[in-house]
Amino acid sequence: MKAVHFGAGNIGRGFVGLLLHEAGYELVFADVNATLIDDLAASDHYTVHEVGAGARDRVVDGYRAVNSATDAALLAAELADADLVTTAVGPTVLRFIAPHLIAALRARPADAAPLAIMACENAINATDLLRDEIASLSSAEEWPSIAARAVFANTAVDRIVPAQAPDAGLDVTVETFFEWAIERPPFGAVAPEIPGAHFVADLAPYIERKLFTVNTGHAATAYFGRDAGHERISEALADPVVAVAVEQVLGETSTLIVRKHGFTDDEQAAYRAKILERFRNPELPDTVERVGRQPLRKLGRHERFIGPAAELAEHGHPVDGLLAAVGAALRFDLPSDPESVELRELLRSRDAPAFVHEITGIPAGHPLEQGLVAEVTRIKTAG
Ligand SMILES: NC(=O)c1ccc[n+]([C@@H]2O[C@H](COP(=O)([O-])OP(=O)(O)OC[C@H]3O[C@@H](n4cnc5c(N)ncnc54)[C@H](O)[C@@H]3O)[C@@H](O)[C@H]2O)c1
Ligand SMILES: O=P(O)(O)OC[C@@H](O)[C@@H](O)[C@H](O)[C@H](O)CO
Repeated sequence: MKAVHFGAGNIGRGFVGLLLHEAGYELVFADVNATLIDDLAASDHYTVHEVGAGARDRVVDGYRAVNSATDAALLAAELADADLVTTAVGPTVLRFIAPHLIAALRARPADAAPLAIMACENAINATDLLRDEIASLSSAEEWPSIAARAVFANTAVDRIVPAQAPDAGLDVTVETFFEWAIERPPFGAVAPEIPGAHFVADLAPYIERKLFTVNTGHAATAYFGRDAGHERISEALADPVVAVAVEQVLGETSTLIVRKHGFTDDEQAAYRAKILERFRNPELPDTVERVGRQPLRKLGRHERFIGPAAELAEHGHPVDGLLAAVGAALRFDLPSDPESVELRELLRSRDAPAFVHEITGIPAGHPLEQGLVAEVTRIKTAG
């Protein structure tokens, strides 16, 4: 079995690539970072260093590497006999992967086994987003024959992989914890064999619990933490003021997760405790800058703050903690992050309601609108 994985970055090398390698896949990394691809092509292995209780090193070897920006022919050849394609490039990059995949699917013989495609991104139904990008490159007449040559399965991936030290080379430092949930129904009777992953009948509870607990809590820690002058996630959570604010946020999203997906209060409390323990891991050099980067994406309608807050507000539940986290996100000022720079410009150039409608997707009259407008107004008034 052969897998082509797009995005040889932190989660690509430290999680998806590792699990595919351990599952026995012939592994090909595709990335647009020329230095990274040259280094991978020139090496015969890298090591994934786990940190925390029960940590061990794992070696990944026997892979190949393709520069997908400059070597379309080699990429097409690697995709031609692949069984599986995965991505870990960021949700906003999926549209750049789509042209490669439609070319591969057009070239794939109609009687070949379908190509399994799974986007491993922090977004609700990221594989559906990728499928829609591929479909947008096809006509309505052509699409059924293209779609028949692929199986699109959504996934939820969870492992904290921090930014790596400049001298780490290809090695990746990761936490010991990981979870990879994949929806089974698209595969019918024959799902890929990936022992580190688990296949589930309905992904919604897994992806919403993950995004609205792990990522909401993580982002809240990053934004409150940066506000309080902390550099690392573990330091931020050691600050009682930050910890209380994060607990309030997670209390609110837990109400939604329990109410909507049928987890018990005890199950959700245990899940929360576990993720806070993961964030506190002092051996994990994770920073508020990495976790907070791309604030505009994180303030999107179906993302980690607005997604749960909108649903809670629609049912009359309190969202004060989430609104405070949005306020902290609006103060995220990181000149090296283009989205943070754009955020500052949007705050300057839009009035508060226009900003809320455009960036969060919350329309006029929605029960969350006034709370968001108040947060934006507070930031604009403070200058
Ligand atoms: N790091 C984590 O803790 C973590 C955990 C779970 C999920 N994720 C998700 O995984 C995805 C990747 O995150 P990451 O931390 O590995 O980021 P990263 O920046 O380390 O890696 C992304 C990689 O994608 C590559 N890339 C960018 N554009 C590309 C393109 N057009 N074609 C091919 N490759 C391209 C980049 O060069 C980079 O190597 C994101 O969606 C993130 O939300 C990250
Ligand atoms: O990758 P992002 O930018 O969507 O979110 C930042 C972190 O919260 C995220 O990368 C977590 O480390 C990860 O989702 C843990 O599984």
